[in-house]
Amino acid sequence: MAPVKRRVFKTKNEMAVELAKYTADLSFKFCKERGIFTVVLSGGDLISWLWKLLEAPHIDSIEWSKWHIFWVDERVCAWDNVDSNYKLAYDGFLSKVPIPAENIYAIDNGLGAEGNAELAAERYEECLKQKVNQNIIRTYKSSGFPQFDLQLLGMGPDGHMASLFPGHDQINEKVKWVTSITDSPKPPPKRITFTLPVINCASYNVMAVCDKQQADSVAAALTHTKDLPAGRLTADVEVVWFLDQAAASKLPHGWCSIL
Ligand SMILES: O=C1O[C@H](COP(=O)(O)O)[C@@H](O)[C@H](O)[C@H]1O
Repeated sequence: MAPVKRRVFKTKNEMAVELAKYTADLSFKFCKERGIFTVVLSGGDLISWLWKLLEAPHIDSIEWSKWHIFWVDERVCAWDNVDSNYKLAYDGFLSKVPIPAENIYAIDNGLGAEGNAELAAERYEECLKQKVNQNIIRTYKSSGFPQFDLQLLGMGPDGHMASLFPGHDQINEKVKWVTSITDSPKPPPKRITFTLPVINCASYNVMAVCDKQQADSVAAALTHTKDLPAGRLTADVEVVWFLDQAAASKLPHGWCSIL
């Protein structure tokens, strides 16, 4: 089982600085080893914490042309909809770095606009399979699940990660790579999401969480006092929780020292 590490920072800015370093180091490692770096983004606050990658030294040293971008979950809507995780990432990050457009794998825009969640999930799974066949995505040992190099995840105050929500059946999916939900408790209701086996096959998983309103769920997920989707996060190599002081404030004493 991969170690679950916790890093706690005084402020979000300090967290963003270290998150950028962590990402840049892994980019260097995978670009050197395989000439490709597969990165999975989430929506929510995460994108706003990637700003440090847009500055020196990272903006100039990262081999952006080798990055391939996927989404751990997406809202079923068109790309230009305010709810779209693609739009969020594009406006806040992707439009500011020279990743080739053909290396960015968003949900099918037409199916998103139509609101066809089931088909959008199937199509996204087909897209992942195609990238496996093209040797862009690796597969995990003998299981055949896709293995991404780095996933950058977030958690909602209810303990959801990606679009896997507490008490919803999607968390139990064992076969599909991508599934759909049409009654998400957090709007919008229609979404697609990687399944737990796919999320947990990633080499490196980062869970970045800030603010006091997340503190109870951070503590419950990490101490396993409640069965929350985020509490089931693991990885092949390591999981690192990047937390600000407020989000870590309900963890048991001695669990985290502030960096
Ligand atoms: O709806 C979503 O929520 C989670 C958590 O978002 P946050 O705003 O609490 O950081 C996010 O990771 C996911 O991608 C998104 O679709």
